[in-house]
Amino acid sequence: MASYHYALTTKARTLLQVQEIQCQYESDIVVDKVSFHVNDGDICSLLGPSGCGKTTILRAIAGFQALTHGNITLRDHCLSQPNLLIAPEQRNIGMVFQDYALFPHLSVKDNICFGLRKQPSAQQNSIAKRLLDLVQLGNVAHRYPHELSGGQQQRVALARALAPSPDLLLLDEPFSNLDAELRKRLSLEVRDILKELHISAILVTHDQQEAFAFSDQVGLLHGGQLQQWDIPFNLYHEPSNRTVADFIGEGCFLPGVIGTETNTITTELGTLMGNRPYPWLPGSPVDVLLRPDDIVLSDFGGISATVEKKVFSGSATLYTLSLPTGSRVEALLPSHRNYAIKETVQITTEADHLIAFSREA
Ligand SMILES: Nc1ncnc2c1ncn2[C@@H]1O[C@H](COP(=O)(O)OP(=O)(O)OP(=O)(O)O)[C@@H](O)[C@H]1O
Repeated sequence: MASYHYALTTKARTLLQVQEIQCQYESDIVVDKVSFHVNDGDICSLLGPSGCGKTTILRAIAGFQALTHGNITLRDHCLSQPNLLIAPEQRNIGMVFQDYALFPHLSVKDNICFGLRKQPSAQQNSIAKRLLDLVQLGNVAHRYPHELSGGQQQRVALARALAPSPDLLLLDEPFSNLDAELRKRLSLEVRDILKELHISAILVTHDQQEAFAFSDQVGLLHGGQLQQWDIPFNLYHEPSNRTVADFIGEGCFLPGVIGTETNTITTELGTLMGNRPYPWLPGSPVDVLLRPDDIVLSDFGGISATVEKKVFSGSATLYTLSLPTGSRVEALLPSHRNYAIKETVQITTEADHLIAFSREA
């Protein structure tokens, strides 16, 4: 069968393998049958709403959380399974936390050297120098954490975690205490540093934009289960179920029915041509996922829609539009085309990846 997904990289060597893991707090199963793998040098994210199990999985990989089923291996060495829990300090896995967790009584340089205590001081100095340069903190090496900004403290935490050359770095919402602009800048900077050092990482976040910009692959979790592990493009354009479609990005489901050709769907916006045959009989009711970038203005013809809401975001404005039957769609339009609330616009669809889900009666 043809695949509409962009393929994941398959040639790289597997670093981390998480297989069918289950975690419980007393009798509560909070992570169930979760499997994924991380290749050497890849940067991944675990994304999902609060309480879906992201941190528990990260803690299981770090060695702070036991498994009740499944196993975790790093470079083919088993780290965890129900009767085995290798201690965190023996895993060669680094961690960066949301609250930085720096040692307040140690200078920036001494924080960075903390994990290198058993190495000769010349080696410690040379690693610290390189990392201080990399995170651009060479000029504050002798300051203490309370003398640094939040962004600087998080850079120190990153350098400290990188100092022992971990096989894998785990990042637990490391940017969430920073303001939006800094958060975006630092996350991209950290990505560049990890790529330069060829260190694999897993980021936990509930921020989709952050996960997409930071990661090669993203795992979307819901209710303790992995819904989809994929590249960001596929999560957005090829969600594997409604839960993923709902969580990822804006957009609306528009009711439709499968046409006589099973790659077409008849909707209020006309008959939409999909890029695949759908697995339902002609006439079957479906919901079509339309992302805001699937809706475009139509200079000739098109369907009339009324502006209900608008959210300005600089270069583009996200409009919520109501159709004659009362159904709603969202459209991301260039912000120089400024429409007023209640104004009528003519729209049509331009969707490459037309995703539909069967509509239950
Ligand atoms: N120590 C604990 N004891 C009992 N239940 C816990 C414990 N830690 C987490 N849980 C529960 O396990 C579930 C998963 O929690 P987890 O912290 O992994 O979620 P999360 O996706 O990281 O959430 P958030 O984004 O809010 O940090 C939640 O229902 C949570 O209440």
